[in-house]
Amino acid sequence: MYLEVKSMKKSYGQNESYIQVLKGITTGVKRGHICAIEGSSGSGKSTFLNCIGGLDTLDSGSILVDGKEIVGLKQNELSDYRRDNLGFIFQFYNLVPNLTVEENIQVCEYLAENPLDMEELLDILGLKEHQKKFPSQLSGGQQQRCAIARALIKNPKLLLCDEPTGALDSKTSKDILILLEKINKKYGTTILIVTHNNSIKKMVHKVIDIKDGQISKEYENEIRVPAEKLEDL
Ligand SMILES: Nc1ncnc2c1ncn2[C@@H]1O[C@H](COP(=O)(O)OP(=O)(O)OP(=O)(O)O)[C@@H](O)[C@H]1O
Repeated sequence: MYLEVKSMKKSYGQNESYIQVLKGITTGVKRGHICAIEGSSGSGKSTFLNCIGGLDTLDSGSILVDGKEIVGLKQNELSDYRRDNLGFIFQFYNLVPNLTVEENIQVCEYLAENPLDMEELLDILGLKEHQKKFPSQLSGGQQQRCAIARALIKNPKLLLCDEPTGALDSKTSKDILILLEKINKKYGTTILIVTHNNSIKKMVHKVIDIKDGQISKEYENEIRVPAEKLEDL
Protein backbone atom coordinates (compact mmCIF):
# COMPACT_ATOMS: atom_id res chain seq x y z
CA MET A 1 0.00 0.00 0.00
CA TYR A 2 1.25 3.49 -0.82
CA LEU A 3 -1.23 5.10 1.56
CA GLU A 4 -2.32 3.41 4.78
CA VAL A 5 -4.83 5.07 7.08
CA LYS A 6 -5.57 3.49 10.46
CA SER A 7 -8.37 4.41 12.91
CA MET A 8 -8.46 8.01 11.71
CA LYS A 9 -10.55 10.18 14.07
CA LYS A 10 -11.18 13.88 13.73
CA SER A 11 -13.53 16.26 15.51
CA TYR A 12 -14.10 20.00 15.46
CA GLY A 13 -15.39 22.43 18.10
CA GLN A 14 -16.23 22.05 21.76
CA ASN A 15 -19.34 21.63 23.93
CA GLU A 16 -22.47 22.47 21.90
CA SER A 17 -20.49 23.00 18.71
CA TYR A 18 -18.56 19.69 19.09
CA ILE A 19 -18.80 17.50 16.01
CA GLN A 20 -17.07 14.17 15.44
CA VAL A 21 -16.45 14.20 11.68
CA LEU A 22 -14.26 11.13 11.13
CA LYS A 23 -15.12 8.21 13.39
CA GLY A 24 -12.26 5.77 12.93
CA ILE A 25 -11.43 5.31 9.27
CA THR A 26 -9.12 2.48 8.26
CA THR A 27 -8.28 2.02 4.61
CA GLY A 28 -5.49 2.02 2.05
CA VAL A 29 -4.62 2.92 -1.52
CA LYS A 30 -2.07 1.08 -3.63
CA ARG A 31 0.84 2.85 -5.30
CA GLY A 32 -0.11 4.15 -8.74
CA HIS A 33 -3.84 3.72 -8.19
CA ILE A 34 -6.56 6.30 -8.75
CA CYS A 35 -9.06 6.28 -5.88
CA ALA A 36 -12.43 8.05 -5.73
CA ILE A 37 -13.75 9.20 -2.37
CA GLU A 38 -17.47 9.64 -2.46
CA GLY A 39 -20.28 10.29 -0.02
CA SER A 40 -23.02 12.78 0.65
CA SER A 41 -22.39 16.40 1.56
CA GLY A 42 -20.94 16.75 5.05
CA SER A 43 -19.91 13.08 5.32
CA GLY A 44 -16.26 14.03 5.89
CA LYS A 45 -14.61 13.58 2.48
CA SER A 46 -12.71 16.87 2.42
CA THR A 47 -11.67 16.44 6.04
CA PHE A 48 -10.30 12.99 5.17
CA LEU A 49 -8.35 14.43 2.22
CA ASN A 50 -7.07 17.43 4.19
CA CYS A 51 -5.77 15.19 6.98
CA ILE A 52 -3.89 13.05 4.46
CA GLY A 53 -2.54 16.24 2.92
CA GLY A 54 -1.27 17.47 6.27
CA LEU A 55 -3.55 20.53 6.03
CA ASP A 56 -5.44 19.42 9.12
CA THR A 57 -4.43 17.34 12.14
CA LEU A 58 -6.05 14.17 13.50
CA ASP A 59 -7.39 13.59 17.01
CA SER A 60 -6.00 10.06 16.84
CA GLY A 61 -4.98 7.44 14.34
CA SER A 62 -2.19 6.92 11.88
CA ILE A 63 -1.43 7.93 8.28
CA LEU A 64 1.43 6.15 6.55
CA VAL A 65 2.50 7.57 3.19
CA ASP A 66 5.01 5.34 1.46
CA GLY A 67 5.74 3.79 4.85
CA LYS A 68 6.34 7.12 6.60
CA GLU A 69 4.12 8.21 9.51
CA ILE A 70 2.89 11.75 9.03
CA VAL A 71 0.77 12.03 12.17
CA GLY A 72 2.71 13.87 14.83
CA LEU A 73 5.11 15.62 12.47
CA LYS A 74 6.14 19.15 13.46
CA GLN A 75 4.98 22.07 11.29
CA ASN A 76 8.28 22.35 9.42
CA GLU A 77 8.37 18.57 8.87
CA LEU A 78 4.80 18.71 7.56
CA SER A 79 5.77 21.51 5.16
CA ASP A 80 8.65 19.38 3.88
CA TYR A 81 6.29 16.41 3.49
CA ARG A 82 3.81 18.48 1.48
CA ARG A 83 6.54 20.06 -0.64
CA ASP A 84 8.30 16.78 -1.43
CA ASN A 85 5.35 14.45 -1.93
CA LEU A 86 2.07 16.18 -2.60
CA GLY A 87 0.15 17.99 -5.29
CA PHE A 88 -3.22 19.60 -4.53
CA ILE A 89 -6.05 20.42 -6.91
CA PHE A 90 -9.20 22.14 -5.63
CA GLN A 91 -12.59 22.94 -7.12
CA PHE A 92 -11.66 26.61 -7.37
CA TYR A 93 -8.32 26.92 -8.97
CA ASN A 94 -6.57 29.25 -6.51
CA LEU A 95 -4.28 30.68 -9.18
CA VAL A 96 -2.34 33.87 -8.46
CA PRO A 97 -4.26 36.47 -10.51
CA ASN A 98 -1.36 38.77 -11.35
CA LEU A 99 0.94 35.98 -12.57
CA THR A 100 0.72 34.42 -16.03
CA VAL A 101 0.02 30.72 -16.56
CA GLU A 102 3.72 30.10 -16.94
CA GLU A 103 4.60 32.07 -13.81
CA ASN A 104 1.91 30.37 -11.73
CA ILE A 105 3.53 27.05 -12.59
CA GLN A 106 7.08 28.32 -12.12
CA VAL A 107 6.34 29.29 -8.51
CA CYS A 108 6.07 25.58 -7.73
CA GLU A 109 8.82 24.55 -10.12
CA TYR A 110 11.37 26.54 -8.08
CA LEU A 111 10.40 24.60 -4.94
CA ALA A 112 10.94 21.20 -6.54
CA GLU A 113 14.05 19.06 -6.43
CA ASN A 114 13.31 17.18 -9.64
CA PRO A 115 10.66 19.12 -11.54
CA LEU A 116 9.08 17.78 -14.68
CA ASP A 117 9.94 19.42 -17.95
CA MET A 118 7.81 22.58 -18.20
CA GLU A 119 7.44 22.41 -21.99
CA GLU A 120 6.34 18.78 -21.86
CA LEU A 121 3.78 19.51 -19.18
CA LEU A 122 2.39 22.54 -21.01
CA ASP A 123 2.10 20.35 -24.07
CA ILE A 124 0.35 17.45 -22.30
CA LEU A 125 -2.10 19.85 -20.67
CA GLY A 126 -2.76 21.82 -23.85
CA LEU A 127 -1.51 25.07 -22.31
CA LYS A 128 1.25 26.05 -24.70
CA GLU A 129 -0.77 28.68 -26.50
CA HIS A 130 -1.99 30.11 -23.20
CA GLN A 131 1.26 30.27 -21.26
CA LYS A 132 1.63 34.06 -21.44
CA LYS A 133 -1.99 34.73 -20.44
CA PHE A 134 -3.30 35.73 -17.02
CA PRO A 135 -5.92 33.56 -15.23
CA SER A 136 -8.68 36.11 -15.93
CA GLN A 137 -8.09 35.58 -19.67
CA LEU A 138 -8.77 31.83 -19.40
CA SER A 139 -11.91 29.68 -19.30
CA GLY A 140 -12.67 27.59 -16.20
CA GLY A 141 -11.28 24.46 -17.85
CA GLN A 142 -8.09 26.23 -18.90
CA GLN A 143 -7.66 27.60 -15.38
CA GLN A 144 -8.10 24.13 -13.94
CA ARG A 145 -5.51 22.77 -16.39
CA CYS A 146 -3.14 25.47 -15.17
CA ALA A 147 -3.87 24.46 -11.56
CA ILE A 148 -3.16 20.84 -12.50
CA ALA A 149 0.12 21.85 -14.17
CA ARG A 150 1.08 23.78 -11.05
CA ALA A 151 0.33 20.74 -8.87
CA LEU A 152 2.20 18.39 -11.20
CA ILE A 153 5.33 20.36 -12.10
CA LYS A 154 7.15 19.02 -9.04
CA ASN A 155 6.18 15.47 -10.04
CA PRO A 156 4.37 14.65 -6.79
CA LYS A 157 3.97 11.01 -5.88
CA LEU A 158 0.52 11.70 -4.45
CA LEU A 159 -2.04 13.99 -6.06
CA LEU A 160 -5.00 15.05 -3.89
CA CYS A 161 -7.99 16.41 -5.79
CA ASP A 162 -11.02 17.91 -4.04
CA GLU A 163 -13.92 18.10 -6.50
CA PRO A 164 -11.57 18.89 -9.41
CA THR A 165 -14.43 19.03 -11.90
CA GLY A 166 -17.02 20.50 -9.53
CA ALA A 167 -17.10 23.89 -11.26
CA LEU A 168 -16.81 22.63 -14.83
CA ASP A 169 -19.28 21.66 -17.55
CA SER A 170 -19.54 18.06 -18.66
CA LYS A 171 -17.24 18.27 -21.70
CA THR A 172 -14.51 20.15 -19.80
CA SER A 173 -14.85 17.74 -16.86
CA LYS A 174 -14.16 14.86 -19.20
CA ASP A 175 -11.06 16.61 -20.60
CA ILE A 176 -9.73 17.10 -17.07
CA LEU A 177 -10.39 13.46 -16.14
CA ILE A 178 -8.67 12.26 -19.33
CA LEU A 179 -5.68 14.35 -18.29
CA LEU A 180 -5.61 12.90 -14.78
CA GLU A 181 -5.75 9.41 -16.28
CA LYS A 182 -2.88 10.26 -18.64
CA ILE A 183 -0.77 11.65 -15.79
CA ASN A 184 -1.45 8.54 -13.70
CA LYS A 185 -0.29 6.28 -16.55
CA LYS A 186 2.71 8.35 -17.56
CA TYR A 187 4.15 9.19 -14.15
CA GLY A 188 2.62 6.46 -11.94
CA THR A 189 1.12 9.18 -9.71
CA THR A 190 -1.22 7.90 -6.99
CA ILE A 191 -4.35 10.04 -7.21
CA LEU A 192 -7.19 10.59 -4.71
CA ILE A 193 -10.29 12.31 -6.08
CA VAL A 194 -13.07 13.55 -3.81
CA THR A 195 -16.20 13.63 -5.93
CA HIS A 196 -19.98 13.80 -5.93
CA ASN A 197 -20.13 12.46 -9.45
CA ASN A 198 -21.17 8.83 -9.83
CA SER A 199 -19.58 8.45 -13.26
CA ILE A 200 -16.07 9.13 -11.97
CA LYS A 201 -16.33 5.97 -9.85
CA LYS A 202 -16.21 3.90 -13.04
CA MET A 203 -12.79 5.13 -14.21
CA VAL A 204 -10.89 4.61 -10.96
CA HIS A 205 -9.08 1.59 -9.52
CA LYS A 206 -10.74 1.94 -6.13
CA VAL A 207 -13.80 3.56 -4.59
CA ILE A 208 -14.11 4.55 -0.93
CA ASP A 209 -17.61 5.54 0.17
CA ILE A 210 -17.75 7.62 3.34
CA LYS A 211 -20.99 7.89 5.22
CA ASP A 212 -21.31 9.94 8.38
CA GLY A 213 -17.56 9.80 9.07
CA GLN A 214 -17.16 6.09 8.48
CA ILE A 215 -16.48 3.89 5.49
CA SER A 216 -19.77 2.42 4.39
CA LYS A 217 -18.36 0.62 1.35
CA GLU A 218 -15.05 0.21 -0.47
CA TYR A 219 -14.15 -1.82 -3.51
CA GLU A 220 -11.73 -2.10 -6.41
CA ASN A 221 -13.07 -1.99 -9.95
CA GLU A 222 -12.23 -5.14 -11.90
CA ILE A 223 -13.02 -3.36 -15.14
CA ARG A 224 -12.41 0.36 -15.47
CA VAL A 225 -14.15 2.61 -17.97
CA PRO A 226 -11.65 4.96 -19.68
CA ALA A 227 -12.38 8.61 -18.86
CA GLU A 228 -13.03 9.24 -22.54
CA LYS A 229 -16.03 6.88 -22.43
CA LEU A 230 -17.63 8.29 -19.27
CA GLU A 231 -21.16 9.60 -19.54
CA ASP A 232 -23.22 11.97 -17.37
CA LEU A 233 -20.32 13.98 -16.06
N1 LIG B 1 -12.84 23.72 10.23
C1 LIG B 1 -14.03 23.22 10.61
N2 LIG B 1 -14.62 23.60 11.75
C2 LIG B 1 -15.81 23.08 12.14
N3 LIG B 1 -16.50 22.15 11.44
C3 LIG B 1 -15.96 21.74 10.29
C4 LIG B 1 -14.70 22.25 9.80
N4 LIG B 1 -14.42 21.63 8.62
C5 LIG B 1 -15.45 20.80 8.38
N5 LIG B 1 -16.38 20.86 9.37
C6 LIG B 1 -17.63 20.08 9.46
O1 LIG B 1 -17.28 18.72 9.27
C7 LIG B 1 -18.28 18.04 8.52
C8 LIG B 1 -17.64 17.35 7.31
O2 LIG B 1 -17.13 18.35 6.42
P1 LIG B 1 -16.40 17.97 5.08
O3 LIG B 1 -16.10 19.25 4.38
O4 LIG B 1 -15.27 17.05 5.36
O5 LIG B 1 -17.53 17.16 4.31
P2 LIG B 1 -17.62 16.74 2.79
O6 LIG B 1 -18.07 15.32 2.77
O7 LIG B 1 -16.36 17.06 2.08
O8 LIG B 1 -18.80 17.69 2.29
P3 LIG B 1 -19.05 18.36 0.85
O9 LIG B 1 -19.30 17.24 -0.09
O10 LIG B 1 -20.28 19.20 1.09
O11 LIG B 1 -17.84 19.18 0.52
C9 LIG B 1 -19.32 19.08 8.17
O12 LIG B 1 -20.37 18.98 9.07
C10 LIG B 1 -18.59 20.40 8.34
O13 LIG B 1 -19.47 21.42 8.70
